[in-house]
Amino acid sequence: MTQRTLYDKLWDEHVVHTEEDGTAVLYIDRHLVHEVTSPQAFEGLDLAGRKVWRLSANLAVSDHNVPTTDRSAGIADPVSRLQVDTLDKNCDRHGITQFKMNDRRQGIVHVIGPEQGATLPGMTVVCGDSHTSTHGAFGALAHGIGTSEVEHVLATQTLLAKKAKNMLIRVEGQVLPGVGAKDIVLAIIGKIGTAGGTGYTIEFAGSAIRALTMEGRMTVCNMAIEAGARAGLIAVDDTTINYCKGRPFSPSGVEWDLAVAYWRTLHSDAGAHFDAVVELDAAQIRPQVTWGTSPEMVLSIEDRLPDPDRERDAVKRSAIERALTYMALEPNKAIADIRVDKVFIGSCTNSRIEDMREAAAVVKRIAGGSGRRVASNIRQALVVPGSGLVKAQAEAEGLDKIFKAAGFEWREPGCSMCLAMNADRLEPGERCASTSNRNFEGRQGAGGRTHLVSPAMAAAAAMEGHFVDVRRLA
Ligand SMILES: CC(C)[C@H](C(=O)O)[C@@H](O)C(=O)O
Ligand code: SF4
Repeated sequence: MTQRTLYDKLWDEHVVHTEEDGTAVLYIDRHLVHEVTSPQAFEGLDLAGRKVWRLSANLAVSDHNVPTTDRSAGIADPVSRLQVDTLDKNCDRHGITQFKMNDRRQGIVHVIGPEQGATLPGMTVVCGDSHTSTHGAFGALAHGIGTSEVEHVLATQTLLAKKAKNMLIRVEGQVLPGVGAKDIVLAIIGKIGTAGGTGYTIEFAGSAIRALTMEGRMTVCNMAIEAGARAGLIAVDDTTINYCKGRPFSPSGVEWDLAVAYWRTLHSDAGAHFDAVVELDAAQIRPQVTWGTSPEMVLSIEDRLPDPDRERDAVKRSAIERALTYMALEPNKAIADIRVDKVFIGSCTNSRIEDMREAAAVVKRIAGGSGRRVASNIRQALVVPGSGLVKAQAEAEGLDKIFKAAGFEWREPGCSMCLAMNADRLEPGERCASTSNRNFEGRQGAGGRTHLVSPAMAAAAAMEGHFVDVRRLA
């Protein structure tokens, strides 16, 4: 038998039928549903008089439109309220398992799937959301789908798909203290660009990836889509298996043993063919900060902003000029001199318990029991746990107290300030250090300016009022 990549194996395992042009029918094991991309899908189902094909494959939650402040009075904004109510009604009507807004298991769809064991190795996982790539951290084939595909999956439990090419991104060595998964993935995007992974499924491998926790691996795979790939993957190992054990949707008993035996085969065979290979040296990766309006516009904390006058390529030069203008930044300015107005620690990239711990540790380190609070130029610093369970865990560890004592707001779970679809947003002209994954113009609110960073870097920026090198704190 020929050697196969992890992607090849997952693909082969789920293909039901392949047409001559390569279009395949893929069986879908898990369908995650949120309020933004499901209403028309349910409507389509109703119009066709169809039912949900396999109820137990679906898990739904509202996350984009939920308020992150007190929810007892419901949702004030009528558009957001309608979206959330519509999902509730659709799930109730069809009998789909859903964590409603006030359920303590509610949270961002990409946080709750893995947390519940609804995402497991070897699965195909889809959701009407581009950051479904997150779930590839489990050795699952996971990617976003459009609303018409959501309807197709609800109705048939299958998806029409074409196989992508295989890319291997190998990160070898050890990262420096203070450098984490977010820095790794931003450095990858800085290297290959936002179109670098287009047409590929990326497998992240190498000792630096293996050394990551599941939380860190999810951060990396979450941003595969920002590198242009619909799906990112990481091979299954003990870290994966230990994480899955004992979760509500995970198998148990004999089924667990059988599952683990299969999961252990979920890695690329030695000598398997990759269409492209990229290598990074982990030890060279420094804390990353995006400076522009695309995740590939990224530099390290030690760097200075680009100077368009020194760029010979006219297209690149105008892109730099435009980004600097939008971001209101001068060429050659030191990244460490950029002052921010707001800080957002959250999103499906960085709102898991490890992220909360990482940020709290930095706050604690800088405050050092002195009662020091966020810098005076910080208008708002939000910490938004990814799920009610993350929130409860963080509170059990006293992390909320560290944040609150330093002047951070400790919120209810949701997408929050990652995108301007709820009450949390940037005002025009405001600059934010954000642990999210997208920084295009207006992403966090019209006229808002986003710098993507790790939780440690965001926490440090809140305390100091500008970007600082967290390696000094590690
Ligand atoms: C609303 C949703 C369709 C969207 C996505 O697909 O990613 C959102 O989650 C985002 O991050 O921009
Ligand atoms: S947290 Fe942000 S990136 Fe993630 S699903 Fe929500 S809006 Fe999309």
